[in-house]
Amino acid sequence: MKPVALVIKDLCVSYGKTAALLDVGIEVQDGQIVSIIGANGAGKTTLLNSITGCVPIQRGTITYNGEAVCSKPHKVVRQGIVQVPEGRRTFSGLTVEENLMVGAYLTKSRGEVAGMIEEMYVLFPRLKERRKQHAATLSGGEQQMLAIARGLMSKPKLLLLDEPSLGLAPLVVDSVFDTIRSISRSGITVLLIEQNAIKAMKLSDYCYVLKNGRVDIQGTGAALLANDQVLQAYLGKNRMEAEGNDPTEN
Ligand SMILES: Nc1ncnc2c1ncn2[C@@H]1O[C@H](COP(=O)(O)OP(=O)(O)OP(=O)(O)O)[C@@H](O)[C@H]1O
Repeated sequence: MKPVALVIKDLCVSYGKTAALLDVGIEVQDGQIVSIIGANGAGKTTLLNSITGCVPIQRGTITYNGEAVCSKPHKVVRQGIVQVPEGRRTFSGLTVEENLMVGAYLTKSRGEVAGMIEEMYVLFPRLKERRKQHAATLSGGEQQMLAIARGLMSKPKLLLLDEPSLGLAPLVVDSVFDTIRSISRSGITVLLIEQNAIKAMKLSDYCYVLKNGRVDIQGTGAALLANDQVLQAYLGKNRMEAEGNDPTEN
């Protein structure tokens, strides 16, 4: 078993009187893809934001490779943790290449930055084709790719992805998931928030289902996919439908 890299214990986060996370415990092993799934308002984004210091935590601990995670977002990046927020955020007035350069702000050497950009173009060939275009002129899927690529330019060891497939067409969603698989194979650990629970279960080594701010159920992606009760309770689907063999579609 690989070492546990990220350990979250007894995490509680509130917004005023609204409790968003209650005694949440999460572990992510080095090299894994771990997904956080759950209904709207379950606390998924709050969880990612609390790891990167974007929301203050009331109680609990977050450690990465045995060290407390800094509560300041810019310091968290230096610990090797990078968050790609929801919403395909890019600098719309900058070109694709300029967006990538901004992501490389931790790297001083021009030659190294150029080499990293070339690596991104191998992973995201469509970005190479559009490298001189302003981000505003990209499609939704291309903007999502650019947001992820910009995050990778900070050389993360742990990449936090918040709903990378949100609002994308099904074929584009598949290519985003393929990209996440490639990122994982390159040795980067991935913590993913995803509304598309079935795809997340198929992709992930391990999944946590949040419900009303608590971890309600957890298990390997394969175990959750094989559990009809889980599929019915959380997705309103049986196993056949979840596997894409929905008899009602014929
Ligand atoms: N800035 C905020 N101020 C007040 N309440 C908030 C704030 N952000 C989130 N909440 C509340 O905290 C709870 C958890 O929200 P969060 O955004 O983490 O859920 P989520 O699972 O990511 O939802 P979604 O899938 O809809 O993005 C919800 O009840 C939400 O209304």
